[in-house]
Parts: sequence; structure tokens; C-alpha cells
Amino acid sequence: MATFPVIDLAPFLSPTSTRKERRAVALELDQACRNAGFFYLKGHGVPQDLLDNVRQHAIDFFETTSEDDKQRLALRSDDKARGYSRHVDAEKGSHEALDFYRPVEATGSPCGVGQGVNQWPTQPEDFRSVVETYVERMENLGRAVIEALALALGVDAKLFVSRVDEAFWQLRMIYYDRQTSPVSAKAGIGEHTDFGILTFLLADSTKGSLQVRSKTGEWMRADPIEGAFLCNLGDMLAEWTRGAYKSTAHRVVHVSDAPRISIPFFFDPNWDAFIEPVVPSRDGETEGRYVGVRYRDRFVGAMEEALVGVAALVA
Ligand SMILES: O=C(O)CCC(=O)C(=O)O
Ligand SMILES: [Fe+2]
Repeated sequence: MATFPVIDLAPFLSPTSTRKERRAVALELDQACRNAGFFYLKGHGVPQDLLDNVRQHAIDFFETTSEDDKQRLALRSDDKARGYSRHVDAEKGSHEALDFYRPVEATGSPCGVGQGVNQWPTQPEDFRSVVETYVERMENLGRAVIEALALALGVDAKLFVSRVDEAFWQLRMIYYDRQTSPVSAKAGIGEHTDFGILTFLLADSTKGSLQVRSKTGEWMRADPIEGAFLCNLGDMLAEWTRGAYKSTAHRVVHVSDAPRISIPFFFDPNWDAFIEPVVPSRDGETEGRYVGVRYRDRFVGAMEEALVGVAALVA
């Protein structure tokens, strides 16, 4: 049995559905967001061959790219965000990553954190077009889920969508190495919450590696369901809903003798969006806990923190 609800988005996306059918999906999403903060999404409309293609490109990148070519794509010290990086943490776990983001016009030279354009692998030739096709589909999916949540929350969908209509998305390809011996470096990612709005995870079939912190503090397995995205909520959605929706902590502990690939698509607010609560405050809420936040400030702060321990950063 799946640990988290499996939600079929198809009736919400279909133009022939009734209001009642759309509303039923919205309420299912709403419940999942209030409870676990994690759910599986099927009926999302992103074609399986595109998912397979993106995943295969990620596997090939990490398994066949030479060290020199990886270094040519290494994160630069100005934008600190786009490109290849190797994260080394003996305690929490290590991994490699290749990051792409929505391009953001630079405000100066050198550009600020998160600004600028992506660095693309040159091989295979269709790498960029496959990823960009996927991103376009995922942006549409992100907006659809936001519309559903607006419906469930009873807030103006136009207001919600206006904060994500140029979403600062991030597509991250992550590689967790095989455990070669009991003493080799542990692969993984330490406990954290995501800081954006919604994360849509596409992963390989590895079980047991991704773990989610339950309300009572235990670690629960979040194993993949083929063809469905595993979705979780980020801190911006918690901020938007004054904590009614949960950004749930998770981690990766990968101790298999085979590597693991995962590809989260982070659907975040527009770079300049100000995210403030849209639902009324409840009795007993700590004064000033949800005061609103400029998304790009949060992003820059999170990046500075995340980059401690990055081993592949060019000067
Ligand atoms: O690799 C995974 O399954 C999850 C990665 C993750 O939590 C993240 O990149 O924020
Ligand atoms: Fe995460």
C-alpha cells in the first residue's frame, strides 16, 4: 500500500469535466497538502516517453560524461546556481547534481546569485530540447495544481496564478553513487524542507532511499510509483497558506550497490513575487510568524547556505 495518497489529476485537467468533478480533485489535493504534505500525482498528462527520455539523459550524463566535461559545466562563482556541482558531506551524504533554472536577466556584472542563463551539455545534441520540452510541460502542470489549490482554498485563482505565471522553476538532476564498500562515502541529502511552492519528483525505481519525516517524527519510505510524480510542498506554499499546507521534511539515505537518479522539478514563485498569506489567521497563531517574503531573497539565502560543502565550483 502506498504511504501517501495517490491523486488522479485527469478529471481536473479534462475540459469535459463538470465543476463537481474538478472540485473533487481539488479537495483531494487540499487534504493531502494539509496532512502529509506529500502525495503521488497520476493522470498528469506528461507523456511517459518524455519522462523516460529525461531520465535516460540524466543517467547518461552522470555515467558517461568525462571529469573534464563536468568541470566545464561547473557552477560559476557569480550565479552560484546553474550547472554541475558535487556536494560532499561525510555525515549527511554526498551527491552530484546538474541544475537548470528559468533564465533571469542579470542586474549587473558579475551577475547575482540565481541570475543569468543555463549551461547546457553539448552531448547528446537533443539534451537541451528534451529538457526544455519537459520544463514547459511541468510549468503547465504546476500552474494547473495551483489553480486546483486556489479552488479548494476559495481564493482568487487569478491572484494565485499571477505569482507563478513566470515561475522561477528549477530542474535538478541528482546522482547518488553506489555504495562500493562499507567505508566508502555515504550517498544522500540531509534532512530539509524544500523552499519553493511544489516539487514534482521523477526518480528511477530505487526503493528505500527517499524518506519523509512523519508527524510523529519517524522516517517513512517514499518509494516511487512508475508513471506518477511524487509531489511535496515547499516553504512558500506554507507561507501562502499560513501554515495550513505543510512543507514536510525529507532526506535521502542511499546505501545500495547500484546508483540512484532523481530529478526534482521545483515549481517556485516568480523571481520578484512577494508571497504573503492569503487565508485569515487563526486563533493562537504566533504573532508575526507569517509576514510574507520576497521570493528571490529567500532563494539567495537558501543558495548561500546550500553551497557550503560544494566541491565543484569554479572561481
Ligand atoms: O533525491 C530525491 O529523491 C529528493 C531530493 C531532494 O529532496 C531535493 O533535491 O530537494
Ligand atoms: Fe527536497
